[in-house]
Amino acid sequence: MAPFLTRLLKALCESSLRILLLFFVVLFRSCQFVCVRVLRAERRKSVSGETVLITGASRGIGRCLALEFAKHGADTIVLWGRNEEKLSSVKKEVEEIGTSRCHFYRCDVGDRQQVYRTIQKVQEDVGTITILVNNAGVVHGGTLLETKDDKIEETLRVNTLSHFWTTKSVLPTMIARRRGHVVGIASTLGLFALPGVSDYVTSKFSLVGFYESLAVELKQQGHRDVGVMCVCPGHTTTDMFKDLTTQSFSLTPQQVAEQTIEAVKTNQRRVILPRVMHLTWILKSWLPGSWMWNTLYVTGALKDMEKFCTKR
Ligand SMILES: NC(=O)C1=CN([C@@H]2O[C@H](COP(=O)(O)OP(=O)(O)OC[C@H]3O[C@@H](n4cnc5c(N)ncnc54)[C@H](OP(=O)(O)O)[C@@H]3O)[C@@H](O)[C@H]2O)C=CC1
Ligand SMILES: CC1=C(/C=C/C(C)=C/C=C/C(C)=C/C=O)C(C)(C)CCC1
Repeated sequence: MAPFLTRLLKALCESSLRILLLFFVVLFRSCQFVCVRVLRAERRKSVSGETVLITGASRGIGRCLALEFAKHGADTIVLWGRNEEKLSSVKKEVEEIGTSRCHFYRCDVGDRQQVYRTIQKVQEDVGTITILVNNAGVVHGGTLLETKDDKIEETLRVNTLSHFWTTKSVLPTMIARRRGHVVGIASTLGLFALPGVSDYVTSKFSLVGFYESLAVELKQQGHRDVGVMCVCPGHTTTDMFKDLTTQSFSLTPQQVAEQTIEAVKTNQRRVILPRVMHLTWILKSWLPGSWMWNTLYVTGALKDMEKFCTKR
């Protein structure tokens, strides 16, 4: 009995110590958040006069980003996508908002040569890109064994590799002109996994790594004038995850667009939306591994994903 009591007492002490530490970490992070907000508010950047290229701008988050950049006075907005009819309709919407010029180009971002060719054309027609928003993405849905090899490759080409090609194309000019911003739309599924979308999750975890690498690389080389930002939104009500019936904590594409532009203006590095999703860091790194699973189970997220996959 005595060894059992000693073990129990030890476990309780360890847990209390962890909870106390957690409390201080949360307190410290909150103070840091407030200070950074106040300091950054003084150094707000404007997007007026910028030339913005948005991939995947024919609908969803990309479309809202285009409209939002127009509202904030961007000089030129370049839309990329594959559906020209939809791109043309977004162009009209952008032009109705304000004074921004708008151009659209058909480009499959999963095709490296097409990306390089189209960027060149944009630079000839429009000029230098000063803000690049890598947003285009696809999801298929299915377990690893169910997902066809070419679908896995497509997901990685569109969701991840395209960011390498577009960024490599615009970065040299941004560095030379000491002005620019590269924004990547990743996902909260770049921070934790849900079942049934392993290729998508892999593509988004890779993006989180890509933007972190890019940021430290530019900092080390002294290119502090080029901003790098990775946005990790949770479930958003667009076509992409429309079969995912999760209602709680869902975002609208409008909210994602607004907060992305606010984050560009305040030069943030990583944006996790909604803010409650920061909890996943705690769930993953501070608490036993099963807590994340239990949260997803209790909130119904696992069941929702199962339904999402069966509808595909
Ligand atoms: N919806 C969600 O819950 C969340 C989405 N995200 C991410 O946000 C981004 C935008 O998603 P969302 O707006 O929801 O999705 P949508 O499905 O509504 O839009 C996807 C966009 O990507 C474009 N696209 C897809 N494949 C290609 C391709 N091969 N080449 C060029 N463009 C392509 C589509 O254009 P077209 O059809 O004209 O080619 C479309 O404009 C994605 O990266 C997604 O992973 C992140 C978190 C949550
Ligand atoms: C983890 C977690 C939740 C579920 C999140 C889900 C279901 C996210 C889906 C994200 C998607 C679909 C991203 C696409 O790119 C809850 C229930 C909010 C509670 C807090 C912790």
